[in-house]
Parts: sequence; C-alpha cells; structure tokens
Amino acid sequence: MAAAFSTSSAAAAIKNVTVVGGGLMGAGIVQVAAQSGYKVTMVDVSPDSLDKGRKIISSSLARVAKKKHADDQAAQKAFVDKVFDNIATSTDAAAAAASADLVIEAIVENLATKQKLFAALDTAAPAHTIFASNTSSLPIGDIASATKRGDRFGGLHFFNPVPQMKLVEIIRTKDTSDSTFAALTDFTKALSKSPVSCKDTPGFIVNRLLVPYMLEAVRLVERGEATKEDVDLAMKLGAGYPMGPFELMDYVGLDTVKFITDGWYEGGVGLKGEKLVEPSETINELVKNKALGRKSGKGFYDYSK
Ligand SMILES: C[C@H](O)CC(=O)SCCNC(=O)CCNC(=O)[C@H](O)C(C)(C)COP(=O)(O)OP(=O)(O)OC[C@H]1O[C@@H](n2cnc3c(N)ncnc32)[C@H](O)[C@@H]1OP(=O)(O)O
Ligand SMILES: NC(=O)c1ccc[n+]([C@@H]2O[C@H](COP(=O)([O-])OP(=O)(O)OC[C@H]3O[C@@H](n4cnc5c(N)ncnc54)[C@H](O)[C@@H]3O)[C@@H](O)[C@H]2O)c1
Repeated sequence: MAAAFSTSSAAAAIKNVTVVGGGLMGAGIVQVAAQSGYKVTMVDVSPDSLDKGRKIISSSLARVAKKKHADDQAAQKAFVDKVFDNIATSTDAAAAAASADLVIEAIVENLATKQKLFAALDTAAPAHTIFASNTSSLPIGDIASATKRGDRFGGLHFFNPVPQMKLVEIIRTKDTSDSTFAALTDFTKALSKSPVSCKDTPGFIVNRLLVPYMLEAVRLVERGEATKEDVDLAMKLGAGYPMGPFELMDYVGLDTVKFITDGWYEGGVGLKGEKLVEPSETINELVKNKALGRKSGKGFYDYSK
C-alpha cells in the first residue's frame, strides 16, 4: 500500500510506467519517460493507433537526436534506438497495468470513458501502483472515484508538445496521500520537468487562464473586430506568446478545446453557465466538420499543403 512506503522509496519504486492513450499527449509522455530511462508501455485501442503514436515519437525523437548529435548520423540512430528499446506497445490496458508502478492516462477528455478505464485498471493493477490522469479539465477526484485507490491517485498534467514544454501540473485531491504526491513530484523531476502543484479545481492553473483567453479570441473575431490572422500576430508580437490563440487552438486540437468548454459550461464546479466559458458556435461547426486542427490537417488554418 502507498501509505506504507516512505517518500523516497515511493519514488524509487517507479520503474515501469504504462501510458494509456498514444495520441498527441500520450505519445509525448511515453517519449520523455523512455528518454529518461523508464520502461514504458504505450497502450491504445488498435494497432493502427499505436502506429500513429510510434510515428509521433519517431519524428519528435529525430529532432532531439539531431540537436544532440548534429553531424553524427550513427549517434543519432543509436540514441533513437536506445529510447525505443525502453518502449513496448499493447492494446490490452489491463495486462499492461498489471506490471506497472505508475499508470498515466491520456485518452479522450470524457469523464465516463476515463472512469470506465480506471475501474478496469483498478482490479488489474497491483496495490502499490499509482494512477494519474493527464486530463485538461475534469476533476481528478471524479475520475479517481471509479477506483478504490484514491490515496494513490493524482493529476499529472503535461503540456503540448510534451518533449518541449517544461511544466507539469501535479494535482492532489483531498485523498491523494503525501507519498503519492512525493512520488509524482520526483517522477516529474526525473523527466527534467518543472512541477507546480494545484488543488483539484477546474482547469488547474494554466487552462483556467488559457481557455477563457482562447474563447475570447474567437468571440472577438466572431464580432468582426479583427481577423484571426491579426489576432495571432498581435498576441505574438504584442504579448510575446510563441503562438497566437488560433494557432494554439489548432495545436491543442479543437475537439479537446470543445470537450473542455462543454464540460465546464454544462457543470464544471463554479463555471456552470458562465459566459466566460460559453461554447463557441465557430468551434462546434469546425469540430462537426472534422476540422480538428493540425492533427486532422485543417482547423482554423489549413495544414494540408
Ligand atoms: C490544453 C492542454 O490541457 C494544455 C496545453 O498543452 S496548452 C498548450 C501549451 N503549449 C503551448 O502553449 C505551445 C506554444 N508554442 C510553443 O511553445 C512553440 O511554438 C513550439 C515549442 C510548439 C514550437 O516552437 P517554434 O520555435 O515555433 O518551432 P521550432 O523552431 O520548430 O521548435 C522550437 C524548439 O522546440 C523543439 N520542438 C518543437 N516541437 C517538438 C517536438 N514535438 N518534439 C521535440 N522537440 C520539439 C524544436 O526542436 C526546437 O528546439 P531548439 O530551439 O532547441 O532548436
Ligand atoms: N492536446 C493537448 O494539448 C492536451 C494537453 C494536455 C492534456 N491533454 C489531455 O490529454 C488527453 C489526451 O489528449 P490528446 O490531445 O492526446 O488526444 P488525442 O485524440 O490525440 O489522443 C487520444 C488517444 O487515446 C486513445 N484512446 C481513446 N480511448 C481509449 C481507451 N479507452 N483506451 C486506450 N486508448 C484510448 C485514442 O485512440 C487516441 O490515440 C485528454 O484528456 C486531453 O484533455 C491534451
């Protein structure tokens, strides 16, 4: 039981990591954990999805390898091979969780789907295994309520692109034990990321500020006050953001932005019915047309050329 091991042994006990969901975020988490020496199993629903995850990792690792070993192709290949040696893949989440010390979930942003997954993993994983969700917006306590290991459950919120973004928000619920929190903090540091901690509150720190900002950018354009191109340029050159809000929404995925907004507007604690997070017809229409942003080749902008 987590309560039985000390801070340092809890952290040291994490050797095998299972990441469920090998999309934009899951693949990134698999990559940075494998790069840091953990044995990682990437789980997704089908061999095709796992292939997509492997491709995300390959192209990201190629960039990292080029940076590490500029003119040495053999060293680049050796680096990439070494990281892939630490990565296994599976379509069987329960089997993967059975040998994991830490399970990180990065599947679709839907409470019932996440609860169903964790309920199944709870019976399959050993007692010591820590569970973490990478949810952008759902209460960690609600997800954890599907399990009997609330003390060994926390939020581990990474940012996109995972290999590049240094921040991880660590969320503790009222039940998360000190040793679980310490293990998640030490794991984050072992990935060379900088942790911040936050209570289990909608959007944690970053998304609570970022999502209303992105929605207001959409409303500004809907009101005809400026073009999306000018809004993006303005926020890059006038506020020093690396991407404008429309570029960033396309980067995050418009389906994810919609899941977050809908969830909060329909029932997020303290945000229900708030104008600040009112769903956007423009985003709804784009998602309906499968224009999900970069990952589908089109969103606010066209990436197909
Ligand atoms: C909604 C969720 O819950 C929460 C979120 O995730 S919100 C989204 C948070 N993310 C952001 O805000 C991202 C904002 N954008 C950025 O920071 C930058 O535009 C960016 C890092 C994505 C790309 O940077 P940019 O300078 O435009 O491109 P580029 O020159 O290709 O890359 C910059 C560096 O990042 C590296 N990089 C970018 N993407 C990478 C990836 N997927 N894998 C590895 N390295 C990557 C590049 O190799 C390069 O490294 P270098 O400077 O050491 O040579
Ligand atoms: N996109 C972002 O910028 C971002 C940033 C931080 C956190 N998040 C959160 O991370 C999670 C994943 O987001 P994403 O952008 O990687 O989504 P994505 O759509 O790119 O990937 C989700 C992956 O999960 C797989 N999946 C779905 N249900 C599954 C199941 N039951 N078992 C196994 N695999 C399953 C899908 O096949 C897909 O490959 C969401 O909770 C999202 O809110 C997203």
